[in-house]
Amino acid sequence: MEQGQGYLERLLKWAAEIGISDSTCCGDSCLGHSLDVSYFPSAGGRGLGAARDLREGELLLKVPKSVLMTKESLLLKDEKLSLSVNDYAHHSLSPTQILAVCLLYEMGKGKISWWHPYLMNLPRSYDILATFGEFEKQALQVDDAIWAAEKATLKAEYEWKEANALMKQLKLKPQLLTFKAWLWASATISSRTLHIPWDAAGCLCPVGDLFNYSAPGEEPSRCESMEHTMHDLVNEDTSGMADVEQLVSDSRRLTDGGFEKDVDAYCFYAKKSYKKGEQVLLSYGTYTNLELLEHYGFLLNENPNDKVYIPLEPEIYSSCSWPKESLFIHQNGKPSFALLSTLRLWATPQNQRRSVGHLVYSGLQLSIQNEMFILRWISKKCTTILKNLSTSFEDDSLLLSAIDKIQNLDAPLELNNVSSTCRDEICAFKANVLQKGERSSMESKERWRLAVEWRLSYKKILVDCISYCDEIVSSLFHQNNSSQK
Ligand SMILES: C[S@@+](CC[C@H](N)C(=O)[O-])C[C@H]1O[C@@H](n2cnc3c(N)ncnc32)[C@H](O)[C@@H]1O
Repeated sequence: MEQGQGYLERLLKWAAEIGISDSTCCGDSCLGHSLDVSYFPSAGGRGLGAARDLREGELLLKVPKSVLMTKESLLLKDEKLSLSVNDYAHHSLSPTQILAVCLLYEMGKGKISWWHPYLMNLPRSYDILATFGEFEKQALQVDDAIWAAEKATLKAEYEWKEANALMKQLKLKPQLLTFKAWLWASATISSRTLHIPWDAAGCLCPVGDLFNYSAPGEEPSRCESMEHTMHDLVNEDTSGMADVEQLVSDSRRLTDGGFEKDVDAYCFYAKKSYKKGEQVLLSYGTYTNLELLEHYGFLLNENPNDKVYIPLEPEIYSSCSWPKESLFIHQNGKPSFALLSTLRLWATPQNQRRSVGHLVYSGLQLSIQNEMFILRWISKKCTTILKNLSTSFEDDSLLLSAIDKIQNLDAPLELNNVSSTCRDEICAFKANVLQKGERSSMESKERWRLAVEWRLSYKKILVDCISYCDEIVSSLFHQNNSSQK
């Protein structure tokens, strides 16, 4: 921890020297005016907190283009790397593969790398799906998720093999040539790069990559909080007028971060107002929990963008023209607009579908009977999916608390309360990692935990959907009965 603190201090000192700043006025420290590095145990660990009260839309951090780590900036500083990478034989490698090779090459330089203070602060390991072993993949339970994990590992393996010739030409140290090292480099790129217009691989952004994530859609409406801030400022005194103008211009900004050509820097803005000490979050994009796991190695307890796809019969898909991706259940358990419309039409006799098409596409119910039929159908479908999984939602909740209590594998395991299937899973985990060292067994534990957490969030959506459908069916039933009396 102390060593980590030392690395962090070096990073911040170096960052100030190379022009990274969270302040528009000059100073010799990179952070402290708007942001501080802090630890947020329940939302991403190390991250950036507000060093003072921050206003929505305010500029928080500026990172000059010259210090962004990209293929271009790495090649500029190293002739050998530049010659090898520009060799036409490697042109089939993707921009991400090239950046991964460059990153490993830079790591191999150790202390003499210009980026050393930055590289020393990168995580030592990651939990993205591609790093999941067989045990952790199976713990996801749901076929689509297991398949996504298998595909991620296969893709990483394929890309590693393709990049091997270039890595050998660069004479990387043996430990940097391994698949493990490749996974580390690709996970660094996947979970930390930011979009830039001139390189599809994106850039690694010192200090800017310390922002943790919050899902878009979580912040209060921009207009609502703008109104409050404007009201506060105008009521302060007339010196607030300049701030008001600034605020109006800030409010036009739609993103919380991006490369700005006119200042030749990556700029980060507050996407909402923060109180001093609160964690300042960035929205990397709109992701489901499985996608967060795949690209970033974490997931959110309450992810407004999470969704569950339920398998539908071919004739259901063909009864409507909605794209397949739009037929899902929302994180709150409600079926999507397109799923409801599709089922309403499918449940209508074929010869009447044409006449009700306009009602269906406007999202209207067709009749109480039609609505009760499709909601019962969804509820039954969700129940069947849940029954076919080897553990229940309740089992997984208890298993998750049991996993949290595993400190080391020699201590007696907490097997009370958990179901016999989960007990078997705990024993299988122990058997699976017993061969590995203590460090990797704790890494496996974290990945296993993420897999269980993911399947739990998946099941919660189905459980909530069943309650939602059953509640509406019951109210429609009463409505129907009272209208017949
Ligand atoms: C760009 S980095 C953010 C800084 C990172 N916490 C660090 O210490 O370097 C992205 C990584 O932070 C973690 N992370 C970000 N937001 C998170 C959140 N809301 N919950 C859990 N982990 C999060 C994930 O490991 C993710 O891959």
